[in-house]
Amino acid sequence: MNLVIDIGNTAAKIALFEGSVMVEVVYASNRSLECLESLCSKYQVEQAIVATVIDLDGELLSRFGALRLPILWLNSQTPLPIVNLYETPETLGYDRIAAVVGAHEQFPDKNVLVIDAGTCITYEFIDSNGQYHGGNISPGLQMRFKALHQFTGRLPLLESDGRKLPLGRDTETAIRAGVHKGIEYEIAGYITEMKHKYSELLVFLTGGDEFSFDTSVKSIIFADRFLVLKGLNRILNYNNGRI
Ligand SMILES: Nc1ncnc2c1ncn2[C@@H]1O[C@H](COP(=O)(O)OP(=O)(O)OP(=O)(O)O)[C@@H](O)[C@H]1O
Ligand SMILES: CC(C)(CO)[C@@H](O)C(=O)NCCC(=O)O
Ligand SMILES: [K+]
Repeated sequence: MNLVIDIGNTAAKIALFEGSVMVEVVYASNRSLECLESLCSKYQVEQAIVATVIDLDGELLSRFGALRLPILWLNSQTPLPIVNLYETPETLGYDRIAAVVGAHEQFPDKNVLVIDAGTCITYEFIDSNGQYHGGNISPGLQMRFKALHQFTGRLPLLESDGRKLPLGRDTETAIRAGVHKGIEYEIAGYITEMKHKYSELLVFLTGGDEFSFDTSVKSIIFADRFLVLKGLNRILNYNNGRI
């Protein structure tokens, strides 16, 4: 079995795969990965891949060592089943390239826009020849709420859930609608622009945050919460025998 770990800025996701089938997924703290050892004793793990976008402390690193598993630490040197055209592959987030690999595995001969709504929202483009062109990074849902509060004197920190109006009628609804509509228009804008350039465009939406869209946008979106984990598993299998 493959142990697949995606350590993000908000949470870590740990999954087990048999071949290309995900058999379990657990959310954990990105600092302590508390369930690491128990998952490894529950399953017969043969190899692992770890992708992190944060620095890990020595204690966590030694816990990985104690697992006594071959571990592929995803980095810019790792062979990938796609062509990476990013000008600075050494600074590219591993979750971003993994999401692209996950989407390309499912639709290898399509142009795909991959949207990952986590701590940040990322927009990635891979073409039907398997060439990853790059993409954009913008603030995520929680980050937008926090930024409005932190950088002003009068704006409260709001929850994403709550009263929703198309146009705010008080501070609370104004902030909530501003954040939600901002993200929805942003996503719809990317889709419209990219569809203009590539008429046969598929759109993948992944990450923990879900949004509501009008039906025309909704009809072309594939939602797959675990695209990053699936992409990491694909990268691990692609490198089978090399670790
Ligand atoms: N089973 C779950 N356990 C914990 N959080 C969950 C679960 N399902 C959904 N979530 C939601 O998903 C969010 C995490 O989303 P996701 O894993 O895509 O990105 P993130 O961890 O916020 O970002 P990053 O990967 O950049 O750290 C959490 O904020 C939480 O609201
Ligand atoms: C953009 C995030 C924070 C998204 O998780 C991550 O992919 C990251 O830290 N990226 C590094 C910068 C880059 O991708 O070019
Ligand atoms: K993410």
